[in-house]
Amino acid sequence: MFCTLHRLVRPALRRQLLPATLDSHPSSRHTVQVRAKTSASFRLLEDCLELNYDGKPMHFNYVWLRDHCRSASSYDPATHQRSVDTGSIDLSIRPDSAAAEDDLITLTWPGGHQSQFSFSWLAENSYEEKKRATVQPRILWNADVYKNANVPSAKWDRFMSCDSELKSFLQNYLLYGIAFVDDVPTTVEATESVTQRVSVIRETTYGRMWNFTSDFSRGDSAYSQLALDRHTDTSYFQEPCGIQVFHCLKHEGTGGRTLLVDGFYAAEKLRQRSPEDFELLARVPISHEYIENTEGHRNHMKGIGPVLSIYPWNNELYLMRYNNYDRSVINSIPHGTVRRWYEAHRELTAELRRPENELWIKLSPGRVIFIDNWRVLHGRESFTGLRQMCGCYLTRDDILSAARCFDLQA
Ligand SMILES: C[N+](C)(C)CCCC[C@H](N)C(=O)O
Ligand SMILES: O=C(O)CCC(=O)C(=O)O
Ligand SMILES: [Fe+2]
Repeated sequence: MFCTLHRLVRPALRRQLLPATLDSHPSSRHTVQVRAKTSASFRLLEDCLELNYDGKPMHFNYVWLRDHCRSASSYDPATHQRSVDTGSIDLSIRPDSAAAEDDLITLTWPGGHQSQFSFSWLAENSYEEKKRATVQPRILWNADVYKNANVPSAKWDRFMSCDSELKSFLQNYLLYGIAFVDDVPTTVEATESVTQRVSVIRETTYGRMWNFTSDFSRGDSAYSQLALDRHTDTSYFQEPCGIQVFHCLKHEGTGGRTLLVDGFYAAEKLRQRSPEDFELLARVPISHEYIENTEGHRNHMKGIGPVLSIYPWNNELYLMRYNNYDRSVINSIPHGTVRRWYEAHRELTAELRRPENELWIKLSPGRVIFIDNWRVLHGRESFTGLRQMCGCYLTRDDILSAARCFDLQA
C-alpha cells in the first residue's frame, strides 16, 4: 500500500494553503497542531489520505472521502442523511489538492467541489479506531461478580417519572445484561407500562403482552411445570428478540426459581481456553426451529445463525443463540466437522454449567426483570402450584436506541 517514499516534511503549518498537489508532491507530509496535545499530520497517497492523528496512523480512501462529504449538497445535517449519489462517484477519484488549517482539512476534487473534514471526525470514524474500540462496554459476570457489584434496582415511582432513574437502569442493563424494576403493581397493565417506559414492545406469535401459566395452552415446554435448562429465547427467529421481560404475578407453590447465566462470560472463558472451539462456534451456522400445531396455533419459525455472532472487524461478541430444546437438525456442517462442532458445543456447555456461573433468583411479585436475550441465558427450576408469569419481548434496536438517546455507549 505504501508505494511512496516516507518523507517527513514540514513543521506545524497554520493558516497556510498547502501545496499538496498530488502529482508534484505525492508523499509530502503536512503537520498541523490540532489541540494542545494532539497533532495531526497527513499525506496524500496514491489511493488514500494517510492521517497520523495523535500518533496513530489511519487511512481514508478517496472514494470514501467523497462519499462521506458533509457539504450542503452531499449531506443534510437536519435529517442526517446522505444526498450525494454514491453511484455517480468516480471510483478512482483523487483530490487535486488538500489544505489544512487547525483541525480542518479541505479537499478539492476535480471539477472544484470541496469537502471539509475535521481531523477529529476522521479519527473517530476511521477503520483503525473502530477496530481498536469496543462497540458495547460490558461487565461480564459470574454469580459472585454480580452479587458483589450490588447493582441497584430501579424503583417503580421514580422509574416512571424520572429520566435519570431510567438512564441508570439502561446503563446497568447495558453493562450486566440484566436489570430490575421493583415495586411494580402486580398487573399485566403495569408490566406493560414499565416496559413502554423503556421502549416499543415487540409483538410475536406469543402475543404482545403474554401472561402464561403451566396450562399447556401452547405447544412449548415453557407452558408446563418442568424445569428448563439455561437458554436464549426465540433463537428460531432470524433476529432473536433483544429483551425478555418477566414479571411473576403470583406463585402459590414451591420451586420455580429463575436461573440466569451470563453467556458472554462463558463464551469469553471459552475464547481464552480454546480459541479454536470459539472460532468454530462463531463460524458455523446452525438452525433453530419452532413448530407448533395445536388448536388455534400454527407456526413454523426457522432462524439460521451461528451459536456465537461476532463483529468481523474486532471479533467482539454481540449475539449468542443457545437453546438445546429448539436447536433444529444440523445439516449445515460437513460430516468431517460435525464431531468438532459437538466438542466445541460441549466445551461451551461445560462453561455455561459451572455452578459458580449460575445466578439463581426467586422472582417475587412486584419485581420486573429485563434480560438481554442476546447475551444472558435464562432457565427455571420445576415448580408446583399455580404460577402466573407475564411479560413481553422487545427488539434490541429499540432499547439500544433509547440508551443512545441518553448518550450511553451502545
Ligand atoms: C416467553 N414465552 C412464554 C412467551 C414464550 C416462550 C417461548 C419458549 C421457546 N422455547 C423459546 O425458547 O423461544
Ligand atoms: O417460567 C419461567 O420462569 C421461564 C420460562 C421460559 O423460559 C420462557 O418463558 O421463556
Ligand atoms: Fe425461555
